[in-house]
Amino acid sequence: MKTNLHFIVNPIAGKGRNELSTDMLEAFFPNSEYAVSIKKTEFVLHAKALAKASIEEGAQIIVACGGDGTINEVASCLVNTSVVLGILPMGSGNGLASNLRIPKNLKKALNIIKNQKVMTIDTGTVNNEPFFSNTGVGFDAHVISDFEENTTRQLFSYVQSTWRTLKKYNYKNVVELKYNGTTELISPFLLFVSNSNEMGYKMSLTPQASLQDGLLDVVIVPKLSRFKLVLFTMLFLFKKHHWLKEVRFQQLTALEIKSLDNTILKVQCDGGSVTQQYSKLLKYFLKA
Ligand SMILES: Nc1ncnc2c1ncn2[C@@H]1O[C@H](COP(=O)(O)OP(=O)(O)OP(=O)(O)O)[C@@H](O)[C@H]1O
Repeated sequence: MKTNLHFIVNPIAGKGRNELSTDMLEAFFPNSEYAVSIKKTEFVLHAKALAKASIEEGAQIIVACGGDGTINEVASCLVNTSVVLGILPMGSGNGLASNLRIPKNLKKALNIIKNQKVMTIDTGTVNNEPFFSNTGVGFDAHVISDFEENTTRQLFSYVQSTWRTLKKYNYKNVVELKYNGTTELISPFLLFVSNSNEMGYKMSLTPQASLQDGLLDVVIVPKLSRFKLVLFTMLFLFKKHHWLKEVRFQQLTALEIKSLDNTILKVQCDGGSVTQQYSKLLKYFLKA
C-alpha cells in the first residue's frame, strides 16, 4: 500500500516565495510507493484547516513547510493521532527544527522524512491551545506583536521590533504566578515558557530545555533597571543571561499566570498568533 504523504507549504514564511517542486518530490517519493499531495496556505490559520482536511483524506505523514507558526498550526491537529509530523524548515527563525536538528537544506530535510526517522516530543498547552516550542507573557509577546505588523519576516525585522519594544515597553502589569506549590506576585519583564532549547536564529533563553524531558522550562525575570536591561540583552546574545541574579529558572509541568489588575495579558505562542491569545488567566500544562 502507498504511503499517503501530504505537504502543507506556507509560501510567506521566512524569506517568502516558498514552493515545492513536484519533480523534486517525485524523485524522493516515487509514485509507486507514495501518494503525494501538496497544499499551499493562503491565510493565517489556513494550515490548521488544511491539516484537518489531510487527516480526513487519510494522510499518514503531514509535513509542515514553514517556521514555528506553521508547525504549530499543523502539529496542533496531530496531537494524540497516529499521523506523523514532518518538518521542512522554511521559516525565519526555525527554532523547533533547529532543536530537532532538521537541516535547512531541502534535500537533507527530505531525506529525514524519507528515512522515517520518527521521535516523540512533549507538548505544552496554554489555555488548552497546544504549543511545541515556546510561549511567553511579557517582553517576547510584545516583540512578536510588533513583528506581526512588519512586512518582512527576517532577522532584521526581529531586531527592529526588539528595539521598538525596548523603547516603549512598560511594566504596569502585576501577575500572580502559581507553580510547584508556590504563589508569587511579580511585575514581569519576561515570563517565558519553553519546551525547546532554541527560539530561532540559534538564540535561546532556555539552552538546558529538552523536548523529551516531560518538563517545561520557565524563565522568570522581574522589572529591570535600564542598565540591567541592556546588560540582560548583551548576556542573552551570548546565552549568559543566567549570570544576572534577577534571572530565575524553573522546571515544571503546570503553571498559572493571573493578571491581578484586570489587564489583559498579551501572549505569544510559538512566535505568533498573539491576537488569538489574549487573556487574564493563563493555565499552562505539559503533556509528556
Ligand atoms: N498565505 C499567507 N498569507 C499570510 N499569512 C500566512 C499565509 N500562510 C500562512 N500564514 C501565516 O504566516 C505566519 C508565519 O508563519 P511561520 O511562523 O511559519 O513563519 P516565520 O515567522 O517566518 O518563521 P519562524 O516562526 O520560524 O520565525 C503564521 O502565523 C501563518 O498563519
